[in-house]
Amino acid sequence: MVTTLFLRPTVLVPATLLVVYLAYRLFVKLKPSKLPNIPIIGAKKDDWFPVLQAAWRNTLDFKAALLLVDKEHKNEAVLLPFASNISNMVLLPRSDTQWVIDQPDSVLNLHTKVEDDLQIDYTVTDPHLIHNPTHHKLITTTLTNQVGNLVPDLIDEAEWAFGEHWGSPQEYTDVCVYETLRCAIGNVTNRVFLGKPMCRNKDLLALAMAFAQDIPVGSQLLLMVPKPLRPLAALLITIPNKLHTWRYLNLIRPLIKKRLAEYDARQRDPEDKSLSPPPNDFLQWSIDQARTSGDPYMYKPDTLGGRVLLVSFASLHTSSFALTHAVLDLASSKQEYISELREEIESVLAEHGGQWNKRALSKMEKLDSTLRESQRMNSFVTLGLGRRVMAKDGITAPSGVRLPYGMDISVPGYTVFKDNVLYPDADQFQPFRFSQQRRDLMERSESYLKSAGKAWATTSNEYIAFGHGRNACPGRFFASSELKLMLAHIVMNYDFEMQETRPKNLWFGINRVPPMKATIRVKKRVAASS
Ligand code: HEM
Repeated sequence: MVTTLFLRPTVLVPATLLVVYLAYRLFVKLKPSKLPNIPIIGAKKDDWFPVLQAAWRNTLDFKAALLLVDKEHKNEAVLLPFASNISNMVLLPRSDTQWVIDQPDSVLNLHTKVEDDLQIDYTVTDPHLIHNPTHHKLITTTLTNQVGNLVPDLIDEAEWAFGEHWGSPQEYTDVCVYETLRCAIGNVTNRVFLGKPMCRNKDLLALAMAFAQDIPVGSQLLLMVPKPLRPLAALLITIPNKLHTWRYLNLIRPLIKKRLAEYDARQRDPEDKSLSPPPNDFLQWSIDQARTSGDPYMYKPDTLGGRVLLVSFASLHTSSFALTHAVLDLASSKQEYISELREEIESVLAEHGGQWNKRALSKMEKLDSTLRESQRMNSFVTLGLGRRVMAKDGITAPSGVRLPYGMDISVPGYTVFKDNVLYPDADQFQPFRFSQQRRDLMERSESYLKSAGKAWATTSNEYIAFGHGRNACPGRFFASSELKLMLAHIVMNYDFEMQETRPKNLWFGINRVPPMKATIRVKKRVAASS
């Protein structure tokens, strides 16, 4: 009976694959001699396969693994195996953080690791876009410099988006925080990426979000397949990626072709009054960049569209998570915090003639501090500064561990954010923790630069929610302005029914995400002034 059951193809095929996979992981991929001789987190004394069993335990409860490291191995490097990186992952002590960011790419490399972790060559339809990431330059230069000029568009879109997704309820009404905010983020972010009306196209937003999920899901599955079989497995596993990319490109191709034609017409005759001025958005900057490069690949509509899709991948989930966390934190904090935020927003706006602009935003330090504190409490960066060792002969970290070529390293994120010495009462959400520190610094006549070190977008060894060093998130200055404007809009236009407890975050392996089904009760604020 049991034998017959095992001979059924539906059982036999997955069972054989599992055995092959385990054998591969154990005998081919796990080369114990390669691993440094350091503690294996999650392994137990009598384990037959300590690394594999540790990976299993750590994946089931990654938070416990991180807390254990913090308690028992704070000052030493450890092996931290987990599902998608069983044999290759050294967690360095936090004292090595500065050393990590100081290393050149030829020694510790972020991109090699990310491209492998995300299996870019399979999960992104045109991997060349990643190997030649010209969009990074646009994010760090044009997008960041244009934030001030984009403020009116961001405000306008936030007003439209909340009208659409939260409406104007007169009585307290349930809203699913993540679901509604990810739609609003999709609208507001795409206003800057593709302009109006495309930013309100529901299909486009759904496809961009779906693609952003396809990459991590597809890569996790592919990483479980032995390398030689991946090209074959990818044909099946990445069908959703291809489908969503194809549909996304179909949707925006007409817009891109129109923009290219207008660009060329303007170049031919800059005086032509019949042409409208060029839009100020990411697509347009990409067209300028591509045409200036003179490289036909760069200005192919699908290259341009593919870049916007990739930037959406980097921005939509991260921003939706951050805003969801902030709203959940505020709604389960104290009414007086919300009142203080409103007072700050009203008084700064009054100083600026009632106009939202970049200077006004930068003066709203409590608003900025609320987002920084919320990310401290909830950042998805549980492990930070992931890099791959590229030094051919390996390298020794200051903590003493010898890291061979090809090894992956990280530094602690979660436990640093939760450190009571760095952040007193670290388990408490204190929205004005950082604005108070800024004020204290200014009162002690410290330089403005030092006080700005506590601004949300400023990274440090103790604050790596956006990474740190030269590879830190290039979109963080835009993200911080966008999310501040959106949070301000929420606070000024809606009342929350305060919640007793903050719904708990979820852990999926190493990933910490907001509770996506959590709801709060909101109603339209009477006499809102923004
Ligand atoms: C609150 C929102 C955001 C958070 C928390 C966030 C966080 C991060 C983190 C932790 C990294 C990895 C850095 C490292 O490993 O050292 C990263 C990379 C990146 N982020 Fe963001 N990000 C956010 C928004 C954005 C936005 C809005 C954009 C684009 C407009 C963006 C574009 C990127 C890109 C392109 C990278 C890859 C950089 C590289 O490969 O060198 N991010 N982000």
